[in-house]
Amino acid sequence: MAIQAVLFDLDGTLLETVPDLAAAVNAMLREMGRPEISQKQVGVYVGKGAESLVRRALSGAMDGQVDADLFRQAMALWNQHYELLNGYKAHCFDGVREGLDMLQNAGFKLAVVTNKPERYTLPLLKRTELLPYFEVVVGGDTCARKKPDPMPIEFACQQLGVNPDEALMIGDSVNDALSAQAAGVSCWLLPYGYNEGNDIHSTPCDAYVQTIEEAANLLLTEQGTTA
Ligand SMILES: O=C(O)COP(=O)(O)O
Repeated sequence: MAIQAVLFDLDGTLLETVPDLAAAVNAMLREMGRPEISQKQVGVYVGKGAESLVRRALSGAMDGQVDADLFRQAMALWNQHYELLNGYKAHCFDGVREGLDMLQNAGFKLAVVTNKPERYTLPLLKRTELLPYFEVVVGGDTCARKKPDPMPIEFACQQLGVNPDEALMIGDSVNDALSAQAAGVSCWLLPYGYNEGNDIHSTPCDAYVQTIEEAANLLLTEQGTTA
C-alpha cells in the first residue's frame, strides 16, 4: 500500500528542545533547594511527556517514583518556568525544513504525534514556523494514552483519513517505534535524538535514516515523485 501520510515525533526528531527543557528543570530544582542536573541527563529523561520528565528529574531515576505532594509542587514550578522558556532556544535539526518542504510539495499529508502536552506543542510549532506544514497535531494529552501506546498514532491516522498501512511514523525513540508498530504503522528512526539514553539501533524498525531530508528522498524514491 502506498504511503499517503507521514507522522513526525517532535522532541529530538524535528526540534532540539533539550536546552529549554533543561533550563526549566534546573530552575525548578534550584527553587526546591536541590542540585542541578546536566543537559545530557535531561535528554535521557525526555520521552514519556512532561510529568515523566519532572518525576525522573526529582527522583534521579527512570521509574520516577516520588512523593505525591513533592511532585505537585515540582510540576507547578516546572510549568511556570517552561511556559516562559519553551521555544527560547529550540531549533530545527539539519534537514528538517528541507525534508518537510519536499514531502509537502509531493502532496503527502503531514502530522505531528508528540508526548509533549498540547499547551506547549502548539506555541512551539508556531514559534519555530513549523505549524503550517501539519494538518493534524496530536499532543501527549490529546488522547487518553501517550506513546508507546498506539492510541495517538491511531488517532492521527483517523484525523488524516488514512489507514495505518498508508502512514509512516518518523521518530527518534523506542516510544515512537512501539506506538507505530502497535498501530500497524511503519516506522523509520533517526539517530540524533533522545532515546532515553539508549542507542537507537537497538530498537527494531523498518529503516534507519540520518535526517528528515534523507527520509523524504527515500520515500519519494520508493514511491515515485507524487504521493
Ligand atoms: O515530551 C516528551 O517527553 C517527548 O516528546 P516527543 O514525543 O515529541 O519526543
